[in-house]
Amino acid sequence: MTSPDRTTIENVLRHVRTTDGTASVADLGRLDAFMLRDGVLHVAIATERGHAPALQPLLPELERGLVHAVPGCTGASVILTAHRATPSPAPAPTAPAPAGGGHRPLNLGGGAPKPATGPLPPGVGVVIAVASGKGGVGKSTTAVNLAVGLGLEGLKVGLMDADVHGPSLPRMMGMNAQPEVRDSRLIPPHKWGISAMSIGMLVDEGKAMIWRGPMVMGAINQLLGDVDWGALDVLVVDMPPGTGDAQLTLAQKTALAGAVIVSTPQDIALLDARRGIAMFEKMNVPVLGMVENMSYFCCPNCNHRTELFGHGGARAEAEKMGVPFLGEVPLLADIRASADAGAPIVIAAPDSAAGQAYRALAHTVAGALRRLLDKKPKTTNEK
Ligand SMILES: Nc1ncnc2c1ncn2[C@@H]1O[C@H](COP(=O)(O)OP(=O)(O)OP(=O)(O)O)[C@@H](O)[C@H]1O
Repeated sequence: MTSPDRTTIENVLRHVRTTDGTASVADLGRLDAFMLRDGVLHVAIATERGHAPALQPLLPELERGLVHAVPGCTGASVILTAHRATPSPAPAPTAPAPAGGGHRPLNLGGGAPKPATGPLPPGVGVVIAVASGKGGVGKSTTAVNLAVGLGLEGLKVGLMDADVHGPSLPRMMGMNAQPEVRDSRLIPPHKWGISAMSIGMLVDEGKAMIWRGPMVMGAINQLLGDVDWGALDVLVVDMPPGTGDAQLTLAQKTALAGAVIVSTPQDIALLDARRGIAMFEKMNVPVLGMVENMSYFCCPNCNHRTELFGHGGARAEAEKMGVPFLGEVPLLADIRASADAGAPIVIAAPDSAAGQAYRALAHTVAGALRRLLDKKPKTTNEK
């Protein structure tokens, strides 16, 4: 991998100008981060929110200019990371003083949660994270089905895909449309009863996978600051897998009211899940509980249950760590097929074993959220 020359890139930024010629990209923004991998130059440009509408139409010309000017570059992908000048402070959920040490599961039996840090996006009641210590355990699948399931429970739900390295939300939700821009803010598209936003709606799913730290954080900042979520009861954040810097920063920057940890039953995944729980505990984010995904295989022909990975590990681990166990989801080809087809299983087959497992999860979490939001259950989805 060659490192492109910063000056060359900045020169291109100076040469591409608005149609009236009054300003160049360099006048309106600043080169934030870049990397060249497999011939594709990924560039993040930091700008003020007010300049984003003028910059956005210049990106195709800028990308062509970069391909032309940067040696070894056969394609370019530029994103704008527009930051809000003054983050809007919002009241964090009220909570009692933490009692003693150990984990602080969100009080599923009632009572108030621990306060979360960081500002809440305007209009959003609470933010919860779906996280896993390790990739590939079904975190995104759980986040999508939980979010849509919470919508079916009558809550107003937003889903933010912060898994910027592998944004799978557009595929799993069957969303191809780019978000609308209104007053320099991104309006999240609506599907299956919820609003959803992913970096995968702004760039190709494959392109974001190789971003480095600053670009990842730029993208996450944009998702947090520049999306107009409107009035939501809950924003579900699909966290990037793991317990590294991106996860820590994200958890610190967002007023997280709780986290759902997804794990498979294998020892290795549980070890990582434990790390995930410890990370949230360190940041005083209450752990809502743990979900065991791919818990057992249920033969679609004879309904025979096979416990491929020694089912039950997550429940035992949750008990050991003093966090609630939120349920188990079977390993089923239909879950993958429905995700690939863009219709979450809670919608595609709500009464299947998998659909019921996710609906039960959503019901439990909705109960906890309602207590947080101090709301009575609604009889209909009011979206
Ligand atoms: N219970 C399940 N049964 C069958 N397939 C599943 C199940 N859960 C997830 N999958 C499939 O496993 C794959 C990985 O799932 P998913 O993308 O949700 O994992 P992830 O933990 O978010 O991964 P990453 O962190 O790498 O983004 C997907 O193809 C998904 O459809």
